[in-house]
Amino acid sequence: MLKIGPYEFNSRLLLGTGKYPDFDIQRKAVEESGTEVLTFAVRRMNIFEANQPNFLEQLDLKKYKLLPNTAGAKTADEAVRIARLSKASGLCDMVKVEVIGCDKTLLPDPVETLKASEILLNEGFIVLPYTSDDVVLARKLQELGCHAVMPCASPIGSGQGILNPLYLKFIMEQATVPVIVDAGIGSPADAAFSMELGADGVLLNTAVSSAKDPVKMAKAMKLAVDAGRLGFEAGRIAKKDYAAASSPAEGMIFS
Ligand SMILES: CC(=O)[C@@H](O)[C@H](O)COP(=O)(O)O
Repeated sequence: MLKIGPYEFNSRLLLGTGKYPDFDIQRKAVEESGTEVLTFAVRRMNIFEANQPNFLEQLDLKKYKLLPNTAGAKTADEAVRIARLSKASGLCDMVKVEVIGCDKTLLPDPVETLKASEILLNEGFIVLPYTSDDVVLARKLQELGCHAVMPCASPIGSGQGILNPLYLKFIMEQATVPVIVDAGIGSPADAAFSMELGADGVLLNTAVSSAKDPVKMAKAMKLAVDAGRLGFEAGRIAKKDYAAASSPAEGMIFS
């Protein structure tokens, strides 16, 4: 069970909602993924215009918790404004704080992320900040009271997978709140690896929405996240430099 603030989820896969070929494929992919949390960029949605096409209308919204995100914000003030707008529209009191500090890498601005998170926490939001894989920043965000931290595996939409497993492991080891690996996941192997490292969840978008077959990939990601979590709970064997026979020689009848 993944617990974020007051909310509990059976699925540990969180899904983005951008860049799908069409609404029908998106709906099927979302269903196959088994996700219970869908994130969307408030700035890219016409949340106050009922006559505009909206993917949310395609879904049975009782089945999903919506996680509005502040994509497009470059300052804490912008992120706070976007978060307030989404709360005012009655969508959800959770928010993924995303404050981009670099147009080319889309890496987050740590100072503005911290600032926005503090303001939103004081206003009673359930705050999930998107961060780099910085262990000190992750600790400061959790000390502020953030309900989860979401370090990136690699730049958004790059599909490069986990570039720094060691730093992600450091973040997970000291975490007192859920750690959700967010952004840069390229394949099911990346998702499984995140979970095997000890992540509490994975948030991804491009790997599914831009796959050749998004519906199949959504299912593959679900299986990968489940398998990775199971493997983490089961405890992997230690790596050794040298071979160790799988069938021990002691006690054999024939020599
Ligand atoms: C949808 C969303 O929130 C993205 O900003 C997120 O970080 C996913 O990134 P990928 O598209 O690389 O999975």
